Amino acid sequence: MGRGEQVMEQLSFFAPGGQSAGLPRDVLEYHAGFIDQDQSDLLLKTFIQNTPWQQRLVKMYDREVLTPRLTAWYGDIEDIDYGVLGKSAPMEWTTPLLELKRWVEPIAGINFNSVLLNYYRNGNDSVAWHSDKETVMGSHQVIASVSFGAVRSFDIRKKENHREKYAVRLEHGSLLIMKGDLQARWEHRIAKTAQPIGPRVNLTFRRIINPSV
Ligand SMILES: O=C(O)CCC(=O)C(=O)O
Ligand SMILES: [Fe+2]
Repeated sequence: MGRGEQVMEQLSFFAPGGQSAGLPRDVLEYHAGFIDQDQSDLLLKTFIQNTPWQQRLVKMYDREVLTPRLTAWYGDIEDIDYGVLGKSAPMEWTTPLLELKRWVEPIAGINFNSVLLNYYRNGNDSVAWHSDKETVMGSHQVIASVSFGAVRSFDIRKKENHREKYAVRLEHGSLLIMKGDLQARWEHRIAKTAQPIGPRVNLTFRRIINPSV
C-alpha cells in the first residue's frame, strides 16, 4: 500500500453528522450530555494543562513509530502486578479523575481500577483500528469512555466482516459504554479528519485483572 492510500484509509468513511442507523445496542450505549457544558469546558482545560502527556513509541511491523496522539495512564498502584502485564505502573489518581470514576461506575455497573487518557491535539491525531486487550481485562469487559472537546467519529467494524460498520459521534461531555462482544468481535478507531477541528480529550475507565492473583 502506498503512502497516499494509507492516509486515505485513515480518513473516516462516515458522514460527519449523527449515528449510523442500526447501531448495535448490545455492544454500545451512548449517553449525550452526561456531564454539563460548564463542567465539561473546565475539565477539558484542566486535563490538557495538568496532565503529564507522553507520546509513546509503538512497534509497527519492523519499525518503531510515535503514536499519533498523546497519552497518560492512571490507576490503583496496590494489588496489581504491572510487570506481569508488561505494562508500566500507572500514575496515582487525581481528584477530577476520581470524581469522574465515581460518576461513571453506577452506569457501567462495575468498579474501575484504571483510566487511560488520550489527547487528540487536532484532526491529524487518531487511533488506528484495534480492540482492547482481553488478556488484561477479561473477554466481556465493560469500558466507560468519557469525551471532552472536539466531536470525533468513533467507528466500529466487525472483525469477521469489515463491511459491517457503524459510527457514533462522541460529543463534548458524552459517555459511551463499550460492553458485550465489542472487544471480542469488533474493532474500533478514531480516524483522522481533514476538517479544521480543535483538541479532544478522551478517558477510558477500565478494570484490569491481575493474572498473578
Ligand atoms: O478516543 C476514543 O474515543 C477511543 C480511545 C480508545 O479506543 C482507546 O484508548 O483504546
Ligand atoms: Fe480502544
